[in-house]
Amino acid sequence: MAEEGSSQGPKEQIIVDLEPGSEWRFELEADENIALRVLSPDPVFINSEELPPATWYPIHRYTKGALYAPTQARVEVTSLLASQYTSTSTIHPQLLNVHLALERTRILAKRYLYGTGSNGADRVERGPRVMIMGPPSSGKTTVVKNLVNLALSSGMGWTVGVGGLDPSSPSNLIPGTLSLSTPSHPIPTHQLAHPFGSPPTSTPSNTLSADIPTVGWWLGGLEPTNRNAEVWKVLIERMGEDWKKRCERDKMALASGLIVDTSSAFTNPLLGTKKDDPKARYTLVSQAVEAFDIDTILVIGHEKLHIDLSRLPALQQKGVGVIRIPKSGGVVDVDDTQRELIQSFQIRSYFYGEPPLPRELTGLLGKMVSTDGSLNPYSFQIGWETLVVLRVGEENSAPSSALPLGSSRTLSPTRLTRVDPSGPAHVVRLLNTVLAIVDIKPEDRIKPEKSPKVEELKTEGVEGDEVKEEEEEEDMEEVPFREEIGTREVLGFIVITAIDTQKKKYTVLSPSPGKLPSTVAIAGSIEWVDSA
Ligand SMILES: Nc1ncnc2c1ncn2[C@@H]1O[C@H](COP(=O)(O)OP(=O)(O)OP(=O)(O)O)[C@@H](O)[C@H]1O
Repeated sequence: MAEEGSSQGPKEQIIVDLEPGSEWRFELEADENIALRVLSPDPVFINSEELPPATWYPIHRYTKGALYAPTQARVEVTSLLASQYTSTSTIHPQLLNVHLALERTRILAKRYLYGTGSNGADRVERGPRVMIMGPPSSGKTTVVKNLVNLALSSGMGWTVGVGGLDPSSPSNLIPGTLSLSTPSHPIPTHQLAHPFGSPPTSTPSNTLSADIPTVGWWLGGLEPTNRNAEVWKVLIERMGEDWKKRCERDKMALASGLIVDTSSAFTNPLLGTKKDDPKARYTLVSQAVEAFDIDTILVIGHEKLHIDLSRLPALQQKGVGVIRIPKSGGVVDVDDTQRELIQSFQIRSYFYGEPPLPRELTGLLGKMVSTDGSLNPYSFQIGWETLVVLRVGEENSAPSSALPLGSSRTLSPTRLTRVDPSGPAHVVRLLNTVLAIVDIKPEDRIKPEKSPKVEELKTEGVEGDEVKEEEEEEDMEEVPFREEIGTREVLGFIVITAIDTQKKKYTVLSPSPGKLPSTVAIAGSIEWVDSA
């Protein structure tokens, strides 16, 4: 039980006492910024990162989370919170059990890979590959973060891979992105923008969390849907390929393993099911398992999902273990407004860096944890002709209902469409749009073909003129690049903050000054207006 708010002296010291094995849970409101300081000798953890002893640890507004004390602990808090309580119900022991099992696999894999252990029949050739699944607000991201931090705190030098397959809830880039990162030190919990740490592109290079190498792929939407299922599939395959290559050249990454956070859409059995295989269930799950060679799925709470997945032939054939862990009683239901807020924060942090230390915390006496600094984003104008904006996938092509009666077309599901800003509708759609910059190599350019503009157009009993009319659709414009560029790893992000239709120029915001690494950008449905 915690003794809260006991005032001692004129400074009004607020103390939280934690019983062994209990959690202190907090939800910070819009005007609440706090700092915590451990006063007792034993360690206290936040998402399995040990709080440095006798040092202020700032936590920014809106953050929700919990401190965990394995033994009796005393923590000082700078202010009393509207929403906070202690609980002795915690899933930490279960997480620790999972961690120990993963750690064993890592150690055996390391022995095998470095030739220091037995090569018997039961040899372990690589580290664990775990995927976390659960419904919305079940604590998936929190479980991933805890398991990663437990591994990185073990002193074994692991560089665990973190797969972000949840483009809606923050991975560590911009919403709409899938990511792979390899942190090598425990990830802090100071604010809600980057639960998996800050990627190097968005923090100055001298800061603590700047060395989390991260690669991203752009879905351009917040979740997998039936409409973007094909693009999703290609992205997952590319990510899997990237991880495989990384493991081939880095034995430590192979031994450390991979922990994957997933979108709650993964729990929908029918999503991604194709017409040619209508009986397939949990297609998104099997795709990810295949791409990353997942060996264990952790299901949070959800009994039916656990049973469904345990019986799924695709997983049984691969010998994937499906384990259920309880949902923490502390997980907060995040509503749509909160989600939008988190997403907006995350985009802001990409351009402006981490928020500065709140004013009320700057005058605290004593040592303060050093946090990441801010960035100076750069705004500039670029001509419509210079910045080529593309869209990827079927959902951007003209609807089939717009085709002449009786006709059908077969388009590649990952086809590229150039956005023509001169059309008024396009200008409106582009304003405030986040764009992913992609690298273009000389071999990616293709010579424009005169005709046909549509890759393949099957018509039955339709007059040529009608077909021609359809070909003149604005969206059908030929793109002079190989389709593959639309699903490749991204170089960074910019946002269109203004459009000058007279001068035919975009005003864009970039995280750093200097020339854009490429002038080919992919648009999605992610928009951002700086409201801070
Ligand atoms: N034990 C806890 N005590 C207090 N807050 C918690 C606890 N566990 C998780 N939370 C908070 O609950 C919220 C939801 O958790 P989390 O983001 O991990 O869930 P999720 O399943 O990944 O959500 P999403 O639906 O976005 O995929 C987060 O703000 C997280 O910090």
